[in-house]
Amino acid sequence: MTPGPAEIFSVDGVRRADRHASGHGRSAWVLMQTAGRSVVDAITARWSPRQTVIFVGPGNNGGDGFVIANGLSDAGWPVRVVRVFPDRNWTGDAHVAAQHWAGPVNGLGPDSLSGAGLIVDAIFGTGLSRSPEGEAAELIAAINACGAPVVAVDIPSGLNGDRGEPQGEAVEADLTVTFHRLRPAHLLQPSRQFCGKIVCADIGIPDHDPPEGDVVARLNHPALWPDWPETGAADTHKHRKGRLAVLSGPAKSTGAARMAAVAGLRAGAGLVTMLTPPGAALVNANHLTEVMIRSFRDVEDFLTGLDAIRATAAVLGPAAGKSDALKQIVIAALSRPLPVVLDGDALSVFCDDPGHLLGHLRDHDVITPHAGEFERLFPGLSGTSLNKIEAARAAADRAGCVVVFKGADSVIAVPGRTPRINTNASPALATAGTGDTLAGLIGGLLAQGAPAFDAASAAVWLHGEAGLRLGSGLIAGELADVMPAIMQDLARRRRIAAVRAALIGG
Ligand SMILES: NC(=O)C1=CN([C@@H]2O[C@H](COP(=O)(O)OP(=O)(O)OC[C@H]3O[C@@H](n4cnc5c(N)ncnc54)[C@H](OP(=O)(O)O)[C@@H]3O)[C@@H](O)[C@H]2O)[C@@H](O)CC1
Ligand SMILES: [K+]
Repeated sequence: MTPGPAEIFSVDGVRRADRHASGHGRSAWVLMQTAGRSVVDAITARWSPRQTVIFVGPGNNGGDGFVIANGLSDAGWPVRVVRVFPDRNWTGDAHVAAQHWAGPVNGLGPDSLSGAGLIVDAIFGTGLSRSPEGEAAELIAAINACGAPVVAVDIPSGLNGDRGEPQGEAVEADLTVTFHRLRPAHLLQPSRQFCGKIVCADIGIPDHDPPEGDVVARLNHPALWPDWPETGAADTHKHRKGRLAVLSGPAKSTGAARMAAVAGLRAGAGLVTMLTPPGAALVNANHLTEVMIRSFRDVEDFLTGLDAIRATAAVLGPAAGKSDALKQIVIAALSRPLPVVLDGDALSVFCDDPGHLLGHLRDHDVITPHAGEFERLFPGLSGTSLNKIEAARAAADRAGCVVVFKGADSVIAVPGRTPRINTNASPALATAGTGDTLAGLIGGLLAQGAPAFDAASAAVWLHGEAGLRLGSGLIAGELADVMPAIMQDLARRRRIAAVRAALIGG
């Protein structure tokens, strides 16, 4: 994905921005011409001239298609325009665009795709109002089967811009050129997969303060949490860098908590202590060097341990074992003032009575459910929400804390703030134990005093970067070890940006 503006707009939000532009002297027709030209530029920058088939639909997406046809034709490309709905007349700017096209407009037929070296999908844009049916659905299936590269205008036909799932048959594009701002469908899975590479083109809509609700999310990026991970003042020492407690599972399932503990250290926590059932102390001691170990017998003893090590954050859940004792430990930890990260078993153990857990969470706590855990904690919320962003936002409101709704498109939400959507996850992260590392990274940042929303956002991004660096074949235990390189690169980039800003400012 090319870096684009960091705000993600709703479909209606982009429409309103469009109207705002009209009020500032950039008519919808000018926007359509600029949009079409930006698609032509994206195509000619990537492909050599070849037979291009442009499928135009009944609305303004089709209008863009005509502008593209003119632009490619002017550049000497052989172009064939195919009209998808012969009985629907274009209106408004799409009509104007169609009038500007002097070449033939072909009807849809069995030969529409023959000889295609490139396909431009200008069938439906953000005006899709129902699933494509009949000839339109058959055409989309044929485009996907034909093998030529496909460029989608604004959004692949069949995707609803606000949703994460296709609405019936959808075009599988190699490149999507969208305008002004990304929409949820460009980022949320599985819609994201239909977009291919995404270019977000500036079509000259003037900057403005969008009305409440038009910005539905922000791309999770280091600029959103400029102070984290902290580099630390020269005179800092380990007690100033926070003390993280991590709960170990029983003797035969200790690895997950160890990965979380090591990740906490790598995230910069000054001291990390594993609070472990006595039966697991030895196995933990055998494997840990920098992480300290303290045994506890029962809930009271666990709290004594938290107090004794003066913990500034805690991570509970990785392979902790679903038991009544775990429930009690979680609720007890939430009675202490420190921020708590709840992951894995610490969430699943409350699946019979999620309300009990939700009633104890505070705004500095972080929960990290994947889709299955999310459904158990917030039954039906995913299915009834417009998309994953809205589901995460509603869950955060209900829980009163930070929610990291994990996945290839993790969403980080907190009450009262615009959610953040993460885009640097690698498929290589889909392996056992990566979530434990993420919980530890969040805990390590929280322990140092990072605000919970930023701690969660920074940890998800760092985790994604680690996945990208290690690539396929990675195992979870390696993620924490690449943190120093990632953090140093990030610090270097920030220093360069600061110098640049100072030079430009001065
Ligand atoms: N906003 C901006 O900044 C800019 C926007 N621009 C462009 O405008 C596009 C949005 O245009 P748009 O609103 O005209 O919608 P679009 O998707 O072309 O078509 C709607 C038509 O399709 C029809 N239809 C829908 N579903 C159907 C189905 N399943 N099967 C059959 N028909 C179906 C629907 O019919 P109806 O639902 O009314 O029956 C209506 O006739 C946007 O994506 C971008 O490309 C740029 O030009 C410049 C700047
Ligand atoms: K399209």
